[in-house]
Amino acid sequence: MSVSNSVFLFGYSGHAYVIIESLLDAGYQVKGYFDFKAAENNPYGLDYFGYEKEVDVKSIVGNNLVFPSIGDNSIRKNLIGLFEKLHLNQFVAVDSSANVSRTALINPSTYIGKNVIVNGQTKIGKGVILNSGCIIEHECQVSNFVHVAPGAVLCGNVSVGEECFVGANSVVKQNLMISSENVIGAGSVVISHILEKGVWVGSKLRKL
Ligand SMILES: CC(=O)SCCNC(=O)CCNC(=O)[C@H](O)C(C)(C)COP(=O)(O)OP(=O)(O)OC[C@H]1O[C@@H](n2cnc3c(N)ncnc32)[C@H](O)[C@@H]1OP(=O)(O)O
Repeated sequence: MSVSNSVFLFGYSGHAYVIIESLLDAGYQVKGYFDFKAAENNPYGLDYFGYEKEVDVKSIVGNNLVFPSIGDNSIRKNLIGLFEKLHLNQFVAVDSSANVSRTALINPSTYIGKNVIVNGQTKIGKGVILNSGCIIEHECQVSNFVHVAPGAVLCGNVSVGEECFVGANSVVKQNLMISSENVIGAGSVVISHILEKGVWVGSKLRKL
């Protein structure tokens, strides 16, 4: 059976625009989108297929590809639960400008954006966003449903727990662990483990 290169997106706002550009550049066809309502702004002229909770997604999508184009970690997690339940065809979307190690392990429904670097022996979970220009250094482990925002740097052997948000241009020093569901503010510098759940900001990290 030949593999489709046609993609149905779930979510159609800012984050989707970024993904659509990557998909088109890589030769995919974007069939349209599901969302809770039709988008007022439709810059890519996509067809609307309804709200995934109200329509028969499986019969619309068939054997084509699906991708979660939502920045919010918990919504993305729920979408991937739906994909798994319906046995839909998931894939890894990688922008053609990204530089990904041949030894990196990357799970489905993860997006790797423009100018991202993913170095050797990294493990990237499912439903992860590695946003524009972030750097995931050697041996990092990025768990499911994490969002690493534009320009953030995970130095070597950093471990980031499920559903964390690592803010734009933040830096995490090597060999550190961040437990699940933490939020690191934009421009923060993480220099010690974060094992307590919270929102963390600053170059001398403090909990808000
Ligand atoms: C493609 C994309 O756009 S992907 C998205 C990329 N976006 C980002 O990375 C932004 C990440 N978000 C942030 O940095 C946010 O400011 C958060 C989540 C850390 C905090 O947001 P909020 O809870 O709304 O905090 P709020 O704006 O009310 O600020 C609370 C306090 O924290 C401080 N603060 C907030 N963010 C930061 C930060 N990144 N660094 C340092 N201090 C900060 C504020 O100055 C304020 O300080 P004060 O209490 O002394 O006045």
